Amino acid sequence: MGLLEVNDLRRTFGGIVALDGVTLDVERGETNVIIGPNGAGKTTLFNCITGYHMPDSGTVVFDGENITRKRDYEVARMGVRRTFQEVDVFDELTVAENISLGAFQTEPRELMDLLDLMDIRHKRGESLTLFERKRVALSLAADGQLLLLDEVFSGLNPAEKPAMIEYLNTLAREKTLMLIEHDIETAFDLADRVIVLSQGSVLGQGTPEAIKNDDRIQQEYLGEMAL
Ligand SMILES: Nc1ncnc2c1ncn2[C@@H]1O[C@H](COP(=O)(O)OP(=O)(O)OP(=O)(O)O)[C@@H](O)[C@H]1O
Repeated sequence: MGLLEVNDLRRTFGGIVALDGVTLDVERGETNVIIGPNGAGKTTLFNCITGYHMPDSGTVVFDGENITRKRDYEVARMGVRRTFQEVDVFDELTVAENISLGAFQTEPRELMDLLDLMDIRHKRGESLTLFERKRVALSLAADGQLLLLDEVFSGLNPAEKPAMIEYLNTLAREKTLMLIEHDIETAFDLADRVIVLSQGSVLGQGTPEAIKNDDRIQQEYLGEMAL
């Protein structure tokens, strides 16, 4: 059984169908990267897995337990953590305080070590660079087992991107990752499996090779990106 199993998930907003029967699975230890055009439903999928939105129908099973109707804080406590595009760090608290407040399964020091935060542990949230804020958010996510990471590279400069890839590789050795990534090359580099979402549906889930060689996905989505 996969660590995460999403079955026939549907979520509407008024007349808009954001998720239209999404079924996918994530194996323990894998990195899955979600790609898809704007409005495909990527963030809504994260929201429905993590209890920020309730789906209209369908199920989400994490580690054998049905979490579909659980609230965000319950899902987080069970070990499903996420980061947001808009990085969430308390400005008035130091790095160490932010981490002590948010971590309840792992020693804060261990989380800070993972993301090289010990040297800046006394810096307050308000004076952190974006890259540092992202590392604080990632270290808090690393307190869980399944990490849902939304556009971790956005806003980083070219020198910071390889460092972020290193951090993700470190996390991937111990955790199960799901990433939303707009840059297709980066997505294919990082992924054990790629999930292609389009108009609320899964066009395919498979290894980067399998996705690149899928004629339907080529035609409907990847074609114009000239892979
Ligand atoms: N809270 C909301 N209220 C109304 N419509 C919403 C809401 N959240 C998402 N939607 C709609 O659901 C659809 C899917 O949106 P979603 O943000 O999940 O897509 P996405 O793939 O994450 O897009 P992007 O790549 O632009 O972030 C879109 O049509 C969006 O306008």
